[in-house]
Amino acid sequence: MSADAATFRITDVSIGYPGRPVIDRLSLAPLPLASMTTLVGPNAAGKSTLLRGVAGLLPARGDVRLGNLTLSGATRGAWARRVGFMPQSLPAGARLLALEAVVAALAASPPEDGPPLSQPALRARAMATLERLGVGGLALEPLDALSGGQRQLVALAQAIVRRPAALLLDEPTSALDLRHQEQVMRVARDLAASGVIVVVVLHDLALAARWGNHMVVLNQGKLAAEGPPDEVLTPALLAEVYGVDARVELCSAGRLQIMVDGVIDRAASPSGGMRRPLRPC
Ligand SMILES: Nc1ncnc2c1ncn2[C@@H]1O[C@H](COP(=O)(O)OP(=O)(O)OP(=O)(O)O)[C@@H](O)[C@H]1O
Repeated sequence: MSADAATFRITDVSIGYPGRPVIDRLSLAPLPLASMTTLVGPNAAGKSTLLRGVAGLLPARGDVRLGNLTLSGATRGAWARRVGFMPQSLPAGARLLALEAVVAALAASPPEDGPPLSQPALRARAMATLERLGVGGLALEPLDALSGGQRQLVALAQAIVRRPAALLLDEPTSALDLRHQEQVMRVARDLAASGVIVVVVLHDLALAARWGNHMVVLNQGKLAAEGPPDEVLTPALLAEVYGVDARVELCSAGRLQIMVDGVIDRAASPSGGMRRPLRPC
């Protein structure tokens, strides 16, 4: 497949709920093969709504396409095979064992060509995926008995076990300790390096700047900025979008550090806070 054939495109897309439009005619720059995009923005900006719409879980108007496949033209199964989605949380009350949950996700999306995988093959691939995420030891634990972070890792295993061409991760690190955050972001980056188009919702902007090579900032359902993280994350943007007075500094190993000095009183400062250039820490 050529790079162009695998590009993920979101053009003029609107998504919402009955009587509540959220994403309003959003168009993004094409997301290329082997890229890692971080999707950031304040609470209620519409990040999860965008991901769920693009994953085919909410009705979406406009054009969403992965290579030659379009969201509106593909069957639910064909789209789910190509576009993996990890929700913010697994539904509560699931009685399955962790391994069964990953097997079920894989079995629900059989290969397009060739026979369905045998039970042993399904279990072997599911087990290998759990092990890749460092949670092979949880395979025979009921989902109900897992911690929030452990459940998040199983949800990630469900999303990646199908080997999708594009992978949408909704706050995959929100319940994870530092070591597991690092592990998950490394897996996401390795998948991107192997050709997958990865989109990750994150609240931690320093983490987003560190791991993503492209950043999309949503605010109130609209695009506020997109581009390389060190160009996107400016004090002016943080003031406008997050309403905070913040410094953005370039630290060792080229990492961005964001220090919030206060909340902007928007009534007193309608143009939005201080304007400081990027500087070394
Ligand atoms: N099921 C729903 N029905 C109606 N409105 C919803 C529903 N889910 C979300 N919304 C609304 O859509 C808007 C965007 O929510 P969304 O969850 O997409 O934001 P988000 O950027 O992911 O936020 P957060 O960072 O807090 O997770 C919010 O105003 C929210 O109240």
